[in-house]
Amino acid sequence: MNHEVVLVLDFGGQYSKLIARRIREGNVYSEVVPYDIDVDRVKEIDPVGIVFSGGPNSVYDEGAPEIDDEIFELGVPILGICYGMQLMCHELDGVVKRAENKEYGRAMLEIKKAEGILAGLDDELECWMSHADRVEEVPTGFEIIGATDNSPAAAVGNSDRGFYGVQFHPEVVHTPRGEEIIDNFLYQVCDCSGDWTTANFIEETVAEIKEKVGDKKVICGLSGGVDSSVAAALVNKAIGKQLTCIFVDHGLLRKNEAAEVKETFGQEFDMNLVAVEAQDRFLSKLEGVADPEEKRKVIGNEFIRVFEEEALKVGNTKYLVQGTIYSDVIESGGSDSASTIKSHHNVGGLPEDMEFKLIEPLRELFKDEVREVGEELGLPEEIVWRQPFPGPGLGIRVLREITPEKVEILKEADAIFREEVKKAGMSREIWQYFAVLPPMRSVGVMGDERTYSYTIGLRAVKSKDAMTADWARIPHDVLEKISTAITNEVPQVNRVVYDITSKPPATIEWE
Ligand SMILES: Nc1ncnc2c1ncn2[C@@H]1O[C@H](COP(=O)(O)OP(=O)(O)OP(=O)(O)O)[C@@H](O)[C@H]1O
Ligand SMILES: O=c1[nH]c(=O)c2[nH+]cn([C@@H]3O[C@H](COP(=O)(O)O)[C@@H](O)[C@H]3O)c2[nH]1
Ligand SMILES: NC(=O)CC[C@H](N)C(=O)O
Ligand SMILES: [Mg+2]
Repeated sequence: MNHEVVLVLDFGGQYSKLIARRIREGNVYSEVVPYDIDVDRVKEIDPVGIVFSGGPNSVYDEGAPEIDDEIFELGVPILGICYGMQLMCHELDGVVKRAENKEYGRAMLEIKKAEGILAGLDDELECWMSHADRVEEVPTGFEIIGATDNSPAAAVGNSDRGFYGVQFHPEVVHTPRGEEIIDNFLYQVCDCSGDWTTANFIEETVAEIKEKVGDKKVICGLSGGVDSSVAAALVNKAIGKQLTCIFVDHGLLRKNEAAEVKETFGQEFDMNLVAVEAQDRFLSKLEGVADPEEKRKVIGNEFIRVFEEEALKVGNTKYLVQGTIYSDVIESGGSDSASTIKSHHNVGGLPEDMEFKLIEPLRELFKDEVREVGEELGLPEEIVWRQPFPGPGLGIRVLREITPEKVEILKEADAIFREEVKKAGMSREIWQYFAVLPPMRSVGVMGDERTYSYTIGLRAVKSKDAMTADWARIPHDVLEKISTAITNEVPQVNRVVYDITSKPPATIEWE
């Protein structure tokens, strides 16, 4: 890559990827690397700027992450955020101490000097804090440019060297003007020209894929969802007919979905598409399996076995393209410091003996960035704005053990729910909505008779990137219509409930 790069050195912060993402939004390429990256490697990458992320440690803890002093001698501007700021000040002869008052959540920043990263900002600014330590004395050559009640040095800078630090988090949405601070770092301090756009991403990824693959053939797991469609379109742009897409009908798809995918990709797009009928093998492997993590692993495993068989038929291939995106990776415990929330079938659920080499061009991107790439590639709106559907499909929405009867009940109820949301004109504003079938029955009365039947759970959320989500406020009269339609049309259901939890504390899917 021969354009500007800003490196984010990760000290284990919750938001390290978000920092990189905000920088990319400012049209400069950014990537996250471990804080102990070799300085020679940094020199090779030749970044135009470096950001130190936040992190859980205190700089004076024994064994707290440190930084190679040479980083400060590269002549490259540095922005330290929270722990990153404390570390910079600590290593450059400043003083950091545990504060009497911790600061979590919103704070008001009083701007003392609107220069550098604070150029052009008002004299008071809402910002978001999450810290217990604070800078008590700034290093030689630094001055305080912003303060809050609990942090007299909440923003500091040394304009000669291009070193800045903020105690708050400009990368989160709760710091409303954080993007301007990051842009200031890029354009006022690092003097960037801003040469990173989605168009560039496409061009580079296409070139990389071409080089990697050469004249080999490649297969791609295509679900018809946003991510794999965008991944397939990228690879298709790079190597055309060397690509064969494999669509697996595992019997856990939504009503009519298989037919729709075959039509869109087999006919409208001129791609090699193989549709594999694998309903029986998936269902028989899942018989008697109730634990959600185990179900995910069984499904992930079976996907790969199907891909392997298809790869043999295609011949001369060792690459598998998947539409894995960043939220799949992080939830599957994909970075050293992150814990496993659930094993996404395409990441943590993969078999250990898999021989494919993976091509995952979207692995660093968030959902809304993927959609942007999709639009830029000219994919149709119905695909780009399709709601996400998890690879294990209804397999993780029939809670606990899966039976063909339960899958059918859920398919019908889910189709009714989706239909009604569409009729109410809410399908675009709700990010994802679906039905789940809990492993329980309850008593009802229908036509003067006692029933003992299933409950359907409705889930609808608003989100941007699947990392956090809020439950959607569907109007009561719409919910009423949905409930009536489901209990009237699906005889095995006598009760409908609506999920009113956000993520966190819940996740979007129930398993
Ligand atoms: N039915 C399927 N057939 C083939 N591959 C699949 C299938 N379902 C999922 N995959 C593979 O697993 C990956 C992850 O699935 P996931 O559902 O997260 O992504 P997606 O379907 O591409 O997009 P979306 O999240 O919008 O549904 C896909 O990108 C694809 O490579
Ligand atoms: O490809 C996938 N394989 C999986 O195993 C998987 N599990 C959840 N999801 C989808 O990811 C987003 C976040 O879901 P959760 O809040 O339930 O973790 C939501 O959009 C989910 O639908 C999956 N996608
Ligand atoms: N969010 C952070 O980076 C926290 C840094 C440090 N542990 C503190 O509490 O001040
Ligand atoms: Mg999907």
